[in-house]
Order: sequence, then C-alpha cells, then structure tokens
Amino acid sequence: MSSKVLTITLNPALDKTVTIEEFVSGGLNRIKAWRTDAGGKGINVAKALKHFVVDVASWGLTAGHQGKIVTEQLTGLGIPGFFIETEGETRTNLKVYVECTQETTELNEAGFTVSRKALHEFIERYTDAVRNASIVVLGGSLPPGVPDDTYNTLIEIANRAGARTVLDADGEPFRHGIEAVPYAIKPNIHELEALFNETFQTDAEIVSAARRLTGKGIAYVSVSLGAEGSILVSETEAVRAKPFPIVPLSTVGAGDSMVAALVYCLLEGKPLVEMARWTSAAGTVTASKPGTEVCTLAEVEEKVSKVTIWPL
Ligand SMILES: Nc1ncnc2c1ncn2[C@@H]1O[C@H](COP(=O)(O)OP(=O)(O)OP(=O)(O)O)[C@@H](O)[C@H]1O
Ligand SMILES: O=P(O)(O)OC[C@@]1(O)O[C@H](CO)[C@@H](O)[C@@H]1O
Repeated sequence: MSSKVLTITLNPALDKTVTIEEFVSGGLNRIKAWRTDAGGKGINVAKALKHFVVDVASWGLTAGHQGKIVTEQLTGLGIPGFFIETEGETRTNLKVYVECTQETTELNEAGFTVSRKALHEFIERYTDAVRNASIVVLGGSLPPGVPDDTYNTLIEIANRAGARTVLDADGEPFRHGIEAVPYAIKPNIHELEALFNETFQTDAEIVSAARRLTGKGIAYVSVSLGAEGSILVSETEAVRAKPFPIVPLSTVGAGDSMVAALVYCLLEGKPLVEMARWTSAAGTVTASKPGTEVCTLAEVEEKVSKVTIWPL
C-alpha cells in the first residue's frame, strides 16, 4: 500500500441528511427528502482528493453493518481503504437541513467503543503505511476507548517517517495533536477559540492566535469562519479570503474540502495566496451541495478566481 496521501478517520459515520421546510420545536416535522453518505472528516477529505485526481487512500476503524455501507461507498468511489474492524456499530450522524433558514443542524453520535487490541493493530499497520505516504490527514472526533492523545501518537509516527501531517480536530484530541507539531491545521473559529479559551473579535486577533501556533513550528494554520470565509496564516504571511455568494444546501464537509484543497496545493507547490483561494473556493462549493457531497476539481477551478483575497 503506497498512496501519496493517507487520510485517517478513527470515528467514521453514516451521515443521514434530512430536509425539512421549517423546524417546529416540540412538534411534528415531516421530512421532505433524505439521503445517506459515507462521512467522517478523513473520509470526506479522501472523497474530495479523489475528485482532485490525487493518489489517496482512506484508513481508519469501522464496525458493524453501517461500517460495511461506508466502506462499500468508498470502494464504489474508487478510493482504496483499510479499516480495522472493532465491536459494535458505526454511528449515524443526523444532519437536519431547514429550507427556510438554509441552515444545517448536526446531531453526531459518540461512535463505537474501540478495544485496545483494535487500536493497537491499527497503529501497527499505520506505522508501516506512513513510510510510503507523503501527506497524512487526521480528522474528526475520537470514539470511546481511543485515548485523547492518539493524534499526538499518530503525528509523531508520521513526523518520524518524514510525512507531512494535516490535523482537523476539536477539544482535547486537537490540543494533544498540536503538541506533536503537525505540518498544517484547519480549525474553525470555535475550535481555535476553544483551544486558547479566548474569543477573537477581529482578523488581527485571529492572525495573532494563529501565529502562536506557527511559532511552535506548524507551517500553515487555516482558520475557517463559515459564511465569512477564512484566514490562512504562515510564519511570514497572512491572507484573508471572502467567498462568493452561494445558496447553502449543506455545510457538512465544507471544512474537509478546505483540507483537501490545502493538501492539493501542498502537492502542487502553490504559494500561500493561491492556497487561500483554493481552500476557500473548495469549502464554498461544498457548502452549496446537498448532504455530505464534496466539491469536484472542475467546480473549484471554475470558482477560484471568484474568491476575494486581501493580505492581513
Ligand atoms: N453559508 C456559507 N456561504 C458561503 N461559504 C460557506 C458557507 N458556509 C461555509 N462556507 C465555506 O466553507 C468553509 C468552511 O466552513 P466552516 O467554517 O463552517 O467549516 P467547518 O466548521 O470545519 O465545517 P465542517 O466541519 O462541517 O466540514 C468556509 O471557510 C467557507 O469558505
Ligand atoms: O463527530 P466528528 O468526528 O467531529 O465529526 C463527524 C462529522 O460531522 O464530520 C464530517 C463533516 O466534517 C461529517 O461527515 C461527520 O458526520
């Protein structure tokens, strides 16, 4: 197994997206349409990278019947996968899209409980695989049974093997992961604020928080701001990206598409300003698509020039 990019999803999901006209709290809500997609952050990154014609494999943990549905979907998309089976069932994450507000509300389950044996086996196989990977993407929550410092362990292994790592996580797993100095990270503003236990009101405050991270050796910090766009920071540059207008259909996977575009730009050796354009275009295109459907290369290429960029 020697894919150029390896994406890791330790807590995959079957994303069930339901569409309702308006949300009646405490009342009956009739579902107009629904769909299911293979989900989980690393899996979404792999889906987008496959569209970008990058040599990518999707690795992780799985369980039960729903896990089979997820891995079969990946096979159907032509994405090579390796998932260690554990006991229990892969979670269903419910995404509710309300038409009248154009907002998506997410209800994510905790996931299966992972045995020490399954995690140990995964780490052993991962240690072999990263030797042949150029970039490793680690994303999403950790399921019960997986210690909070697992991203730290996986990033250290990748760093030792000479692979660049990109981390997109939240809370304690994110905090521990950062200590291992990943090459790039993509927190949304809430994740960045939680990391520092501070709120940031201005772009300058966000850049200064990101610089505390580049100061530790992280090469790129991409902070996503939902409909407001994003800020990309390196040790020497900072760029603000404002997306073109869209009708949001589901923002699920928008952040993951940014990660995929970041990886694509790293592989292509694009400069920081181009990275900011590509990541913003990718996230925004995905936010305009239903369910956990991600952007294609042609869609992103068409929109890259529509992103407004300015230096900070
Ligand atoms: N309503 C919107 N209109 C335009 N662009 C959007 C909208 N929502 C998201 N985006 C685009 O998607 C990017 C990522 O969005 P967001 O900050 O919500 O990421 P996230 O919280 O990591 O998402 P997720 O974890 O669901 O993938 C934004 O930077 C922006 O480019
Ligand atoms: O519960 P986690 O692991 O933090 O996030 C899982 C998830 O919300 O992330 C993806 C979107 O980024 C979805 O496909 C998936 O359901």
